[in-house]
Amino acid sequence: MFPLRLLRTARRVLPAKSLSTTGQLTDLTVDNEGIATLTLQRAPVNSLNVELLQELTTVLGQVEKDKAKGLVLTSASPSVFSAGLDITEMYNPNVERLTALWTSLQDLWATLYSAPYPTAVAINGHAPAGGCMMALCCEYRTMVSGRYTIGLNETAVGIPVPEWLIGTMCKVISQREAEVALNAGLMFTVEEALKVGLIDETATDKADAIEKSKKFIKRFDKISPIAHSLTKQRFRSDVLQPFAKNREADLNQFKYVVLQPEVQELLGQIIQKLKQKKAAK
Ligand SMILES: CC/C=C\C/C=C\C/C=C/C/C=C/C(=O)SCCNC(=O)CCNC(=O)[C@H](O)C(C)(C)COP(=O)(O)OP(=O)(O)OC[C@H]1O[C@@H](n2cnc3c(N)ncnc32)[C@H](O)[C@@H]1OP(=O)(O)O
Repeated sequence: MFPLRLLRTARRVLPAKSLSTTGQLTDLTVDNEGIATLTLQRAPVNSLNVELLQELTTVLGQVEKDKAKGLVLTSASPSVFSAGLDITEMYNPNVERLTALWTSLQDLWATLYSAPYPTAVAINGHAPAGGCMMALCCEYRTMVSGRYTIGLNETAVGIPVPEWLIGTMCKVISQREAEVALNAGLMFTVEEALKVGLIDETATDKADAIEKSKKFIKRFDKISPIAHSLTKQRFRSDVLQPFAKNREADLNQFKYVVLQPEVQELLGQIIQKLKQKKAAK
């Protein structure tokens, strides 16, 4: 049996105003064609803390409930799509909060990766780690050209990449390219990302990236929502199903790794480096 949420029977085209909401950390608008645009707006770099992760998952639920035609994800920052997990949440953490951080990240990944509606991302800046994760969950990736980077650099910040995230990456680029990049925490330039297929196309600016993302969503105008959502599910179920069984173990591993003294030391050094970089600007 398929989960009920995948049986998406119809798309509704509602006037823009009826679906739009502004949370504290995100903004959701819906255009006249029923395409939702969800903008991350946690200044300065959309780092993913518990509150942003939870708000994103809630808004995605709203997009599904309101039967939007599709979703475009983007950011309000001029140069960063998302800096990934908020590093300060992992440094000297309160264990309850660390648990909430990982559980909320798991929820966001599962909700976005299994979204029954078409999804596209307009990556308008840097997208390391959790930023890249959100982009990988979408069905189509457009990235603004410039001196930006994208990739899963978790090992560079001392944390192993979980299996479900490796699986998500391997659905997009070859296993060989993924293994080389993830083992060493390598980041891709926009040109490199295009070459390996990590992004589908480049854009001149954010508006162009959003337009290209919407063009992708419109490809589904004549496709049955059930046919789309079940086919998407079948492509992704080999990553989603083991994840659902192993959530608890995944959480325990994350907490174990992050609380290791050497990982704490590395996270402290990264925070220091980011501060020094800011001071040198
Ligand atoms: C089985 C499971 C076991 C273990 C699994 C564990 C984890 C696996 C995980 C996957 C999920 C995701 C993990 C992560 O996301 S880890 C986070 C990794 N992120 C980074 O390494 C990015 C670090 N930031 C940067 O490289 C740059 O900031 C960036 C290129 C994004 C932007 O550069 P820019 O020059 O525009 O800005 P900055 O001056 O550097 O920063 C401005 C401001 O923002 C603060 N900042 C930046 N990044 C973060 C962050 N990730 N968290 C918190 N804060 C961040 C920075 O300190 C500056 O702050 P301030 O000085 O106060 O203005």
